[in-house]
Amino acid sequence: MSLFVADGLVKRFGGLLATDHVSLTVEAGEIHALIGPNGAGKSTLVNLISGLLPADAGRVLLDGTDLSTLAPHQRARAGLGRCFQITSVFRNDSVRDNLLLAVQAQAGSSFRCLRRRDSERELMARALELAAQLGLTAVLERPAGTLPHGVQKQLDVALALASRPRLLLLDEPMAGMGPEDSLQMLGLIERLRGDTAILLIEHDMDAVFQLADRISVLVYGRVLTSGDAAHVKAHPEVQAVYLGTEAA
Ligand SMILES: Nc1ncnc2c1ncn2[C@@H]1O[C@H](COP(=O)(O)OP(=O)(O)OP(=O)(O)O)[C@@H](O)[C@H]1O
Repeated sequence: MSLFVADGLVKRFGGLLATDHVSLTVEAGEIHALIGPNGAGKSTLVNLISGLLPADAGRVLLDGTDLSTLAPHQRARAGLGRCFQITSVFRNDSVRDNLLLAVQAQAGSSFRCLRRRDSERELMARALELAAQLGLTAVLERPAGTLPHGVQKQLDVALALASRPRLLLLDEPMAGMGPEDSLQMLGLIERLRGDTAILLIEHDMDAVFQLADRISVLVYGRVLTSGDAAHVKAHPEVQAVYLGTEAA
């Protein structure tokens, strides 16, 4: 059984069929990239998966559980983590406090049985672990809003990982980044491989081809094809409708 299943998702905006019976799976530990030209329906699909938009038809399953009727925060609790194109950090708070808050929010009742000091120590340890994982240890005391854009995106990913998601939705993690920050983010995502399954939307094709175990190509709201990088690169329609224009 696949970790994640999108099954026949449909979304209409008036007369426009933005998501046209999209089905895809993400396996445990897999990085599955979603690519497609502007307006193909990538953001709409991610919004249907995370529950920000109601689907007109279709289902979303995680570990066999149907999440389709759940609100976004309930889906997050069930294991769907999400990073946004616009960073969701608290700008005036330090990186440490941002991480602590996210870890605390996630921990909820699970620490209730511990003594207060023990639970605080546990939460801090988890926050520091996330900081190390995402390369943020050196900037722990900095107010998040003063960090360069690329580092804020790293923090954004760390905040999404605080809930230990089963599937992480990464919506253009490299958007607006220069080559150096992109490379850094690429390395960070590479290091998450295996720990967390990832559904990655990204325009940077080099990054996609390097990171993705599997790639699905969306065109006019439909999955044109799905496969590994070699399969997608060799697909004549992909070359015509997407890579040809994107690479130009
Ligand atoms: N709220 C909305 N109301 C009406 N039409 C919408 C809405 N959101 C998206 N659309 C339309 O649905 C189609 C898919 O848009 P979407 O943003 O999902 O594409 P995308 O692949 O994410 O594009 P991009 O790469 O430019 O972000 C587009 O034609 C878009 O204009």
